[in-house]
Formats: sequence, C-alpha cells, structure tokens
Amino acid sequence: MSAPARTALPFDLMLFDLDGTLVETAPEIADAVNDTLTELGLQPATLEQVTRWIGHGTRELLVQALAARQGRSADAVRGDAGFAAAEAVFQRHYEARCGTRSRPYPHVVEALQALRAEGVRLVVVTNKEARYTARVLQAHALESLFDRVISGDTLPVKKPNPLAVTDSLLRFGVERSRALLVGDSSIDVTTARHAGIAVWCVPYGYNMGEPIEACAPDRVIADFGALMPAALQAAVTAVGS
Ligand SMILES: O=C(O)COP(=O)(O)O
Ligand SMILES: [Mg+2]
Repeated sequence: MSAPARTALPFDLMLFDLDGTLVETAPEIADAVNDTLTELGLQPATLEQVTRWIGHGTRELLVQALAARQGRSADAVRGDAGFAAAEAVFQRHYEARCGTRSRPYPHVVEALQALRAEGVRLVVVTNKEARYTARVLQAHALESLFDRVISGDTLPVKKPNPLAVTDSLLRFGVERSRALLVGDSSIDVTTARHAGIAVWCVPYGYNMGEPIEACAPDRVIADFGALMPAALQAAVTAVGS
C-alpha cells in the first residue's frame, strides 16, 4: 500500500484503543459477566469490579471474575477443565449484550470524521476479541470510520506487544515519528513505548483503578473534543522547534 501524503497534522496514522477510549463498554460487559455468574450459580460482581478487570480481553476478564467469585487463583481457573463451558456461557450472554448499553464517548464521532477529512489513517487496536469488537463497532456505526481494526485475537499477540502498531506502520508506510496511539490504560502506554510512538491518553477510561497520570503518557486529553486542537497545537510546536 502506498504511503499516505503528509497531513497538516503531526500524525499520518492514529491508532485508537476501544474500551474506555472510543466507547464506554463497562455497563454492558458487567451485565454479561453477571448474566454468566448468575447462570453458574455464583454471586454477581459490581460495576466497579468489572471495570477494573477490563484491559486484557474479555476471556481474561472472565478468568478474573470466576477467580474472585470462586475464591481461586486465576491460574487455577485458566487450568480448569470446566473453563471452556463457562466461556461458552459468557460468549452467549456478551453477544446478546453487545451494543445494548455501550455508548461512544462525547465528540468521538466528530473527531474521527475530522481526522479522516485531513487524510489521517485511523486504526482500532483493542484487546477485545474480534467477534465482540465487530458487534460493538457495528452497533454504533463506527466501522466505516476506520482503515483497519485489530482485535486481541487478530494477530498472534495482543497489547502490550507492539505488533499491531508496527504492522500498521508498515502497512500504511508511516514513520514512527508520524504515528500516535490514543488510549486509556497502562497497557496502551506500554504498547506505544514498545513501538516507539507517541501516546496520548484520556482520563475517563478503564485503567485498572489507577489514575492515568501514573502511567506518564505524553499528553492527557480531557476528551475527544480536545484531540484535534491538541494535534494542531503539536503541529505548531513542531514547526516552531
Ligand atoms: O477487552 C478488553 O479487555 C480491553 O479492550 P481495549 O484494549 O479496547 O481497552
Ligand atoms: Mg481500553
């Protein structure tokens, strides 16, 4: 694929985390977790607990939920012969819940449309498994805004491994210095650091209960309404330096 023309912004490629960055998904994930726990005869979890378990993909989230509710270690749950059956129950419930209570965060759609109009390549990089990613994006008519969607099981490794980023740099012919990852967690910051690209974070997402500032992203933006102004300001700073 040919390299994109340089945009007026400092970035020709922007990669976006999904859960907690583009879309508020915790309420419907919590619904699916609690449908599953109830069906398995276990006590439900709170929204706060489920929110802290988001980040390493929904399979790992289910491991954490079962470990907490059964008083076992995560390793014991993963190694349990019955885990596949629990996963099938979760899959059924989460597919039914996807898109019911999730919402794109304020200004996300307008910001993505504005970036596309500038010619920036846009990629989703999420640890959520592809079957659910597709449903969430479809439910909110977001898929057509992206040039590529990379889920937790699209490549052999997931974040914080930087492969999704480095593979996108190659595919779109973009230099590291012209790419930005926008995320909400330490996993996103580490992914960007491993890939050698800039990382900006939103403070409202799911960072396993920690404030995002503790992860030292290059910039914290209040929301997607601040994304384009911050990028334009970074362009001015780059020209001035
Ligand atoms: O599904 C998860 O656990 C996390 O997904 P994210 O990478 O989009 O935040
Ligand atoms: Mg996230």
